[in-house]
Amino acid sequence: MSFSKLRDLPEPFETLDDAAPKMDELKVEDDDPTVGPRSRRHSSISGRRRKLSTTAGSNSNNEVGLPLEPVRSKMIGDKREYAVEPDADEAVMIEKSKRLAAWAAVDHYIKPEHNVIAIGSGSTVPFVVERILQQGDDVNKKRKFIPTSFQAKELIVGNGLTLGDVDQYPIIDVDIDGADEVDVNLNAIKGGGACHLREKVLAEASRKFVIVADYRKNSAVLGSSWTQGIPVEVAPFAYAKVIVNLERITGCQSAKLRMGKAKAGPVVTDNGCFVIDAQFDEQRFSDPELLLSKIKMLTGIMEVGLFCDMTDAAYFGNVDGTVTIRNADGSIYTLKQPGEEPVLIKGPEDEESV
Ligand SMILES: O=C(CO)[C@H](O)[C@H](O)COP(=O)(O)O
Repeated sequence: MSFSKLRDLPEPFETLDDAAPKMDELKVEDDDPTVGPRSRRHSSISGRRRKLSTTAGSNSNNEVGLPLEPVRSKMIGDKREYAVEPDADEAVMIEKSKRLAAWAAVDHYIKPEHNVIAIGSGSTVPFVVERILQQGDDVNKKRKFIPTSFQAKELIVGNGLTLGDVDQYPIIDVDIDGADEVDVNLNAIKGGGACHLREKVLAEASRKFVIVADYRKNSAVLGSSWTQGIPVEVAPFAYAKVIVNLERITGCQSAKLRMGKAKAGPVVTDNGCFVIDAQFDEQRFSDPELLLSKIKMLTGIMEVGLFCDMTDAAYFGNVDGTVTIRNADGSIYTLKQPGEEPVLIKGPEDEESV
């Protein structure tokens, strides 16, 4: 499916059809505009690390909104393949879940006064644009939209929105993007679509960075469902050396150059680089920030698809039509119906045990 135009999208999710954005109900408080995005995140998140006692779930969620079992997947070329492929009914459910998450995140985070908005990449983000368009021409005509990829650029231009770039707008109001997997501390693996360099630059430039995803991406620990490895963008001439470097990091199980599917040779990113997928054992994922710093030190690396300490909130659409909202302060909410007030499930200081 092409996602460059919203006419390509599946039919709207029934329960969301009547849910027009209610701008007066939006719940995000503005930041002090004098505080840079990264410094704010570091100060609000440092010292707050949550641990889980156990993991649980299936497609229905437990009380803290984690899927009961991790859903294993990997990218084959540009297509994600699951250990158990979703059947037709589940595929519809997944699309609905993506839309639920995307619409709720837009409703809560994109306010009329937000004029510089980053658009993420992947198959969930078109639902973000769909909801933004529903806010109407009056608000959208004054906005600039900053793309994280070629795909995002097509989505912006194809829907008549105004394109901007991060060199013109190095401070972005809100960035909404997808993810391949998110843990309980809102660390994320990104780059399944090989866009993570631009995605990370824009996330770092944004006052608010919000992830939207279906229930399969909501994990206790990274590496549970996304098993193909951490995407590492690399300068082409350095790739073989970087593979050797990566395999020397303790816990690296394999590092492979990502190959194109309908193309002979490697995947080439929007920045003309290659991508290596580096698999690590469970032990390494217990400290994603340490792993990120080890990989990032390697010369020749452009960016690592591990997003640590960057995310303000993650929205996961669930099969039962609810949305689980995980916030950077550790709180978890459930949105039962679009447009309703989210219900608190876990306060910022509460122990998360499932
Ligand atoms: O990081 C990404 C691209 O580099 C995407 O955001 C990620 O792969 C999620 O995509 P989707 O919404 O299709 O599951």
